Amino acid sequence: MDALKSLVQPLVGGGGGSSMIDGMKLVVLGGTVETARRVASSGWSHFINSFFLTAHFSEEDYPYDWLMLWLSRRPEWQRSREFETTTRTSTPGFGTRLADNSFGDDDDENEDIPGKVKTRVVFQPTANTTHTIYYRGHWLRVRRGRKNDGSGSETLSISVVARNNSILKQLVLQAKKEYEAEAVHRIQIYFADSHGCWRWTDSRHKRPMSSIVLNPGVKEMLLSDTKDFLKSEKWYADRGIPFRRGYLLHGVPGSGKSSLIHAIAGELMLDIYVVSLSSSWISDGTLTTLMGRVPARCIVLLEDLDAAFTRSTSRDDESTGSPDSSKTATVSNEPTDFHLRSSRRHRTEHLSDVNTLSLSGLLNALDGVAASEGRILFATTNHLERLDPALSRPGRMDVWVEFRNASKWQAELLFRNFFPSTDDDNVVIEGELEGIELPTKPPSPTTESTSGASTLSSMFSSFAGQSTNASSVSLSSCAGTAASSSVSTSGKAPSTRAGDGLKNQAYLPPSVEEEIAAFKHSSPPLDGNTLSKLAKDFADSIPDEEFSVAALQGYLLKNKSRPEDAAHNAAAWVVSEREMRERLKKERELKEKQAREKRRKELLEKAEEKKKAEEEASKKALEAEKNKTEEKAKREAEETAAAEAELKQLQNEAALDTATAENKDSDSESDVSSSGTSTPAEPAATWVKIEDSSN
Ligand SMILES: Nc1ncnc2c1ncn2[C@@H]1O[C@H](COP(=O)(O)OP(=O)(O)OP(=O)(O)O)[C@@H](O)[C@H]1O
Repeated sequence: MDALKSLVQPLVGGGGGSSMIDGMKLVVLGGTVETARRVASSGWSHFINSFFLTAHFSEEDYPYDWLMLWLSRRPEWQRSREFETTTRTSTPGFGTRLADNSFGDDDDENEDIPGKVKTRVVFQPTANTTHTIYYRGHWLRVRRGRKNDGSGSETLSISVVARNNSILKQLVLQAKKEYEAEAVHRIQIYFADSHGCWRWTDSRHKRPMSSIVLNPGVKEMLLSDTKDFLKSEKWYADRGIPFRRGYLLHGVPGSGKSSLIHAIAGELMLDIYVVSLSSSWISDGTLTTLMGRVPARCIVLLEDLDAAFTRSTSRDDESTGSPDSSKTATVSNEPTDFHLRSSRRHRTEHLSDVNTLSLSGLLNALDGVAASEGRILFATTNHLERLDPALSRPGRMDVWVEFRNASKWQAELLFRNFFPSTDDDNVVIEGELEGIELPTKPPSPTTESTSGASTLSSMFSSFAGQSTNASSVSLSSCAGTAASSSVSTSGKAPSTRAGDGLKNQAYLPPSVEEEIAAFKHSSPPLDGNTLSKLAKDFADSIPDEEFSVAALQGYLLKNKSRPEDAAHNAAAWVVSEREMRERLKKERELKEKQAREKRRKELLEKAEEKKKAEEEASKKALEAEKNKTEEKAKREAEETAAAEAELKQLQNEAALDTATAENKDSDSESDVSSSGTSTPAEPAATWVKIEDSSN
């Protein structure tokens, strides 16, 4: 303490100085320290800037995802003392890949429940903290931050002391490699958002091409065409052709358009960028921005192409996207090998006014100067007839493929793919009622009659708890009936419970009911011949091109564990589906009729009201006119009366004047007569002519 005093003493002066001087000395001291701190800080920044190489990675770009995955696996990152937690899967890494620094309730006894979604919590260092990570002989300074441009999107800055940026390149490449190794079995799906940005939405398992059932050659053609395109960049460049290719998949709903795109993306290891053209926010500008922002190699999927064409204010009549029949015929003559025209009838449904995308905007976005190259464009539509021919020209949609309802051939193949065969490797049978031996005989009357008591008994035993004793063993052994043989006590959870119940109960449980026994999630594998026969029976019952593959798939799913039933009941299913369709059609027609009738009535009422209003208005107008005329006539009559009165008055005055003059004359006559001259009298007033203007 004394030592400190002796140090400060000379600075603040001895005890004899005035307090003002002491204060000033303190200010100078503080200022010096602060200046020194600032100089040191700016010197450090200068040092960093001149010796450190810094790379910035934005959340919107791929390397950010690669590096976040890489970082999540670094112990230094995981050991961060300032962190935040998240359960959101906002980037492709989270949820599927950032397992290394995530945690959950791993001891959860319900963990084995199939389909249970496990919520994982991910630790990640807070934004604006700097971490030092050692990588290949270099110390990296890593900092997570946010952009100041108002978007709030995250950035990652990595600084390193190095002569050149090769270490950063190595880092990015390694992160990419690790990321892709993880992604090899999955495809990433990005959706367009209203700000014109792509947002990662989902990561899906690849779909095997073999699971898509299409007419022979279609899948193979599309796959080889896309593959060929991807390796032809130079070919396109040499010929000055824009390096883009478009595929239009059109046809009935549920025929496999989306599934095929998914499978192709998996085969080509490309991510899918989806734009729904019916989104309310879509506009020419947003679409152009989006198209300019897709990466070089990817699949862009424009869903429901026909839905883009709405009667929005920005579009003229000619660009409604609904070509007339003559235009459609022209399109059908396009020389595309796979272009098969749809003969579907033209529907006159009205499209809704939801967005302001124009046809020219869409065309520009697809192949305008701002459109990116190298991408594969897939567009799907259920209403080919609604598309404008401009969309179909080669260069925009080079290959057209029509998807129809399932043929018999497809139905058979679908059946064969659906059920496991003993010829297949790795047949997995899921969801058996494990441990329960299913009854071979129908339940005995005794068992049935006791089923109520047995249930009660079972409830009682579970309520009263378990008490195993010798009598329970003798009970189960003495009940040598079909019912007792229906339950095996050697199985897992369900059977153990049944067995425990059995030990304490006086009554045996009923045998498993047939319906319950039949409820399985998969069927045992069928031998090749049986499967072929059943598949043929199934296909025989399915009419050609009447049902979509999705509908057949739905039927097979209902019979997932019963291939025989699936095959033999298919004809009945077809009948019931037809009946249902017919019923739905009738209901729809009835509804439409009612709606039309309602509309007709509304229109009639409106017309009636309008007519009434018009009559009322004309009546009012007539009355107003009449009033006006009457008023005018009245006014004119008043004016006439006033004029007449005035005239009368003038006449009177004139008469008066004449009389006065005569008097004077007579006076002067006497004078004149005395002189011998005479002067005639002047008229006293002018006559006013009044016309009736109403005539
Ligand atoms: N050809 C097919 N091969 C295999 N599965 C199919 C096929 N067609 C449809 N499916 C199945 O039917 C369901 C719907 O298929 P998908 O979404 O691909 O049809 P879509 O033609 O894109 O329908 P939409 O036009 O309504 O979007 C999926 O579960 C898919 O597995």
